[in-house]
Amino acid sequence: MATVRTSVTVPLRFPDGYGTTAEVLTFHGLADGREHLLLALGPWEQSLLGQGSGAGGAGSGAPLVRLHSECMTGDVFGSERCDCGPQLREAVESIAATGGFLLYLRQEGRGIGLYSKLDAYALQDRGLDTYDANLALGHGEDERDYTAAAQMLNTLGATTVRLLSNNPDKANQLVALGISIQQQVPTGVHLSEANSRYLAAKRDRTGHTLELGRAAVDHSVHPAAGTVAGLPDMPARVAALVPGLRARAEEAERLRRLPELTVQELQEAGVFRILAPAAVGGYGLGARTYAEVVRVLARGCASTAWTAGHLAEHAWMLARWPRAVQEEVFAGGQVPLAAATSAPVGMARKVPGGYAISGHWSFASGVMHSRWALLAVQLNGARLQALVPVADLELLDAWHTDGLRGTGSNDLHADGLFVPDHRVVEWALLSSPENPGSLIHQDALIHAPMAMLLNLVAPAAALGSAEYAMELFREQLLVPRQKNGIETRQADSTLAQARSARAAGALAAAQLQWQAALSVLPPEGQAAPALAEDQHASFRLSLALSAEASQEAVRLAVGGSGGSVHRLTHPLQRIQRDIGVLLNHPTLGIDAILEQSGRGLLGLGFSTQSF
Ligand SMILES: Nc1nc2c(ncn2[C@@H]2O[C@H](COP(=O)(O)OP(=O)(O)OP(=O)(O)O)[C@@H](O)[C@H]2O)c(=O)[nH]1
Ligand SMILES: [Zn+2]
Repeated sequence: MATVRTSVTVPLRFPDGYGTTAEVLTFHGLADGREHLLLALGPWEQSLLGQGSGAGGAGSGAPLVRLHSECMTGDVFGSERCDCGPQLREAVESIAATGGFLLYLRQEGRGIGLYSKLDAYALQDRGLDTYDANLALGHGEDERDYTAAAQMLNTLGATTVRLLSNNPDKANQLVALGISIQQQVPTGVHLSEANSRYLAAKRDRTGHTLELGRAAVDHSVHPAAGTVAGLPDMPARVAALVPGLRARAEEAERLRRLPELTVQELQEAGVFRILAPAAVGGYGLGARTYAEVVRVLARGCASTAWTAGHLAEHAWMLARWPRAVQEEVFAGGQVPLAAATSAPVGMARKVPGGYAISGHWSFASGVMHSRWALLAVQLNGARLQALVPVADLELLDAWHTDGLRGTGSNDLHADGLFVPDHRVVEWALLSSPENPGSLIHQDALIHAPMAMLLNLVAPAAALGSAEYAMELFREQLLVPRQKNGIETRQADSTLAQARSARAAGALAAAQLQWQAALSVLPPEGQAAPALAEDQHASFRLSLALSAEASQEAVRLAVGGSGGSVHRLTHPLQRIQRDIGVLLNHPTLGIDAILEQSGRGLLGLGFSTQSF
């Protein structure tokens, strides 16, 4: 039972000149211990007598009551992101006119607090609505509890009220707390350009009684937002980068890393954001789009496709980590660039406050552009993943290869490097559908099996490379040449025609196997349950056969193109080298895939855990 603590008279004057006088009451014994206020306004004592009469009957009925939740930005600073300021102003005048109470409830941000509300605004700027933003922060959509409000009303003897609100939850909670609602009086609609999405979300998500015009229904989404309406067409975006990637492919080989301009263009096109959840500034796109993006990039430069594919995937992986790491790496709307390697697995030792890790890791693709490294380490037989700033590691110039040279997949070395506890996570937890990030994010893909995306990168890059090779081959065949004063084309030779038909057939086979593999994946935006064994077997098999057919198409193209394509400046020889490295990646290791896929399709079960 709450009791009145103080009651003071406060004259009110609003900036527009309207004024009235309030009895401001404070209380002892409020359930949540917060400093809630009750402003008794107008002929409030008289209104208490109207509790027995019907709303439309004699007198003005029961006290008009507004439960106003604190909103510092709206109430104090006049923020236009919400309708709180105008609602407060309107409520005071309406209540003062008929008598009743304004309860000023210290439930900033629907109960999540001021800082969290501002965090939620930041997420809304990236496309989430007001409710999803709360959820993404690990809060409820609306955490308000009106027990203290009911206590205050009871203390004043206002057990029947006319409730000034559009929010059905306020009415429901009050009724459950024993307050009768004689009438629910809607507040005015204070629509502005800045709050239209907010009001539409209140109407659509929590059943607020709001009559909004078309302007509010027509959600205009921030251009970079990852909501369905605002999803960028990523394959089209990266297709625009292809000519530039072709022009710089040789430079990438020479540098043995991606040219800065390429990294910048990938950043600007949002490529690293495609998989990351919307709440951390990603686009939350699915595996199919991701696979297509890698394929299209490879039509320009296989090293770029490979690097971008992995870096985008690692950003998604970081969104599976616990909140502390996410706050660190995604701070300020950045999408982190992180190289990841598990070959070979390093060692970890527990030390106070963290771990000491040692190891020598190879194949850290994209490390030349990364701020972070995700490293596999072992502790008492358990596999862990450690997140380490690249600057803390020794970077060894080891990527001297005949293909995919631009990926700069160099080695990393650490000797007893301290990694704080929060930057180490168990691999089993990270790869589980119930990974820590899955409790934070709504995106369907967050639950996806860890290896699903990884398995797509090499075959996607191989297919895009083969498509580029076929383009080059066709041009080569059709270009007119002068021979002994006669104009001829290679395409006019029947042998060249036959070869080009075989190459086209190989490419078509690669594309069909690719489509077969993708057809196993869930549609965009839907959860990806772990695949049944036979489905997984055919997924891996189709990807591997697609890549083999891509390589065959490239082989046929190179074989029919003459000696000039072996100049280091010619893209075809590079494609041949790149695809050779791709086909040797463990995700395309054909012998193991054939064995395991055979087992899976025969119902014998996989004989390796990691297939
Ligand atoms: N978390 C969060 N809180 C918000 C946001 N916008 C406004 N708020 C808070 O929401 C509360 C305002 O809600 P109310 O004015 O009570 O509105 P309501 O619940 O929609 O109900 P009625 O106005 O009574 O129809 C205040 O605490 C604001 O700080 C937002 O985007 N996120
Ligand atoms: Zn507000």
